[in-house]
Amino acid sequence: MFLPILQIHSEDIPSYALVCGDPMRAELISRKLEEARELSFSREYRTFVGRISGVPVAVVSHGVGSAGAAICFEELIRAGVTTLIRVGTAGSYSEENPAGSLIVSTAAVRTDGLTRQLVPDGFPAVGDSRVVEALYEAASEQGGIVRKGITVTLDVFFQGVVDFPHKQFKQAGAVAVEMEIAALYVIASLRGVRAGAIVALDGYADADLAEVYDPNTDVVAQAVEREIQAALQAVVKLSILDGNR
Ligand SMILES: O=P(O)(O)O[C@H]1O[C@H](CO)[C@@H](O)[C@H]1O
Ligand SMILES: O=c1cc[nH]c(=O)[nH]1
Repeated sequence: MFLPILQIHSEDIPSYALVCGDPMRAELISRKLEEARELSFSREYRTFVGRISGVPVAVVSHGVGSAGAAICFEELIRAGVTTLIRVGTAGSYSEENPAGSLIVSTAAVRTDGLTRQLVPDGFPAVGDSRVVEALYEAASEQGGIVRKGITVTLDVFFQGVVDFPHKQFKQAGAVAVEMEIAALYVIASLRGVRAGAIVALDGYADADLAEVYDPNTDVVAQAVEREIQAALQAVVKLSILDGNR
């Protein structure tokens, strides 16, 4: 089957896939793979395949925002992917988790527009427990601050005249905000596949975005490196649990 938006053939796509917003990060991840090759680069969607410790894996960028990312997730699932892991960045809600920390998302608050058009209000966006545990275990082996927690998925990056909802979600226990995990978790549930997500914190969602937001620091680059290693090792762990090796 040919997937028209990603511009890939399903026959080339393995059952495990790492997804990330940035096409450059997809390329960075692909450099860690054995026998890596680029299959396509169409719009924001850049697709690589290769192996990690012998396990076939795809690496695909989905761009910024749930609407475009949803197309990527849907086409990958149509291509036969059954495990999706997002390797992203997010803004922190707490000084306990400064820039450079890693968060494994157990569930996502659906403050996006996309999932409202897919499932009714009240339907949860939840990560698969096996994927979440594999990510947490693998991330903990990398060192640094690693937490599990609820993340918020929002469509807005720079604030308009409507207040950000960060204060309430923080009080309710959420730890970070990004822009695609809810879409990933809802689509995985709708299509009967499993998904998890790990994010590197690149600053404080409220304060830094208004003033000094800089995701291009060494501390963030090192955290992205650790989350990439964690996601790849999670694939290896899952493939053993799945009986593929
Ligand atoms: O670093 P990525 O994976 O793109 O994730 C985060 O960064 C982008 C915003 O800068 C959004 O896509 C958000 O979810
Ligand atoms: O969506 C995002 C991504 C990174 N950092 C943020 O503050 N928000």
